[in-house]
Amino acid sequence: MAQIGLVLGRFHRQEAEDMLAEARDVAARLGLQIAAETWVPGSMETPLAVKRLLRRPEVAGVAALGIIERGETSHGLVMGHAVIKSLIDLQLEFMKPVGVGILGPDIHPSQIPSRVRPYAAAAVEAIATMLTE
Ligand SMILES: Nc1c(NC[C@H](O)[C@H](O)[C@H](O)CO)[nH]c(=O)[nH]c1=O
Ligand SMILES: CC(=O)[C@@H](O)COP(=O)(O)O
Repeated sequence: MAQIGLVLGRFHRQEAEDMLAEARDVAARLGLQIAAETWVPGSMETPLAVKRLLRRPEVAGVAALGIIERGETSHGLVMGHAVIKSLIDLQLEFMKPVGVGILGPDIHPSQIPSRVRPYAAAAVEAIATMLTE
């Protein structure tokens, strides 16, 4: 059974708890074992936590889960671009899949609830797909 890691942003704790529950369900359905669940303060810390997990030989892939909300400045947009680019770079560096279940950047609060579980599910499903193709 392949082992995966989850990295969760505490910046949106309640939604991230829902993402964690969905990720666990989907992983179980797809036959993936969760080797680690790592909480980080926010998306800015996600790439380092993902890299730490990818370095572990038994970890076949990692799902990054969180939300980058719409602020009053471009801070979130810059963070979103940088974080997602880092996650893609890590996939290529380690040749292991990183499922990106980060909502936003620039997401309005009204757009969040309907996306929480689908984004988490898609991140885990992407790992499973990339491990078999
Ligand atoms: N505003 C959001 C953040 N901000 C926190 C940063 O991610 C980081 O923890 C801080 O800058 C210290 O390094 N994080 C999110 O995940 N989502 C946001 O909307
Ligand atoms: C992305 C955010 O929600 C926050 O970190 C920054 O908000 P702001 O752009 O209002 O400073």
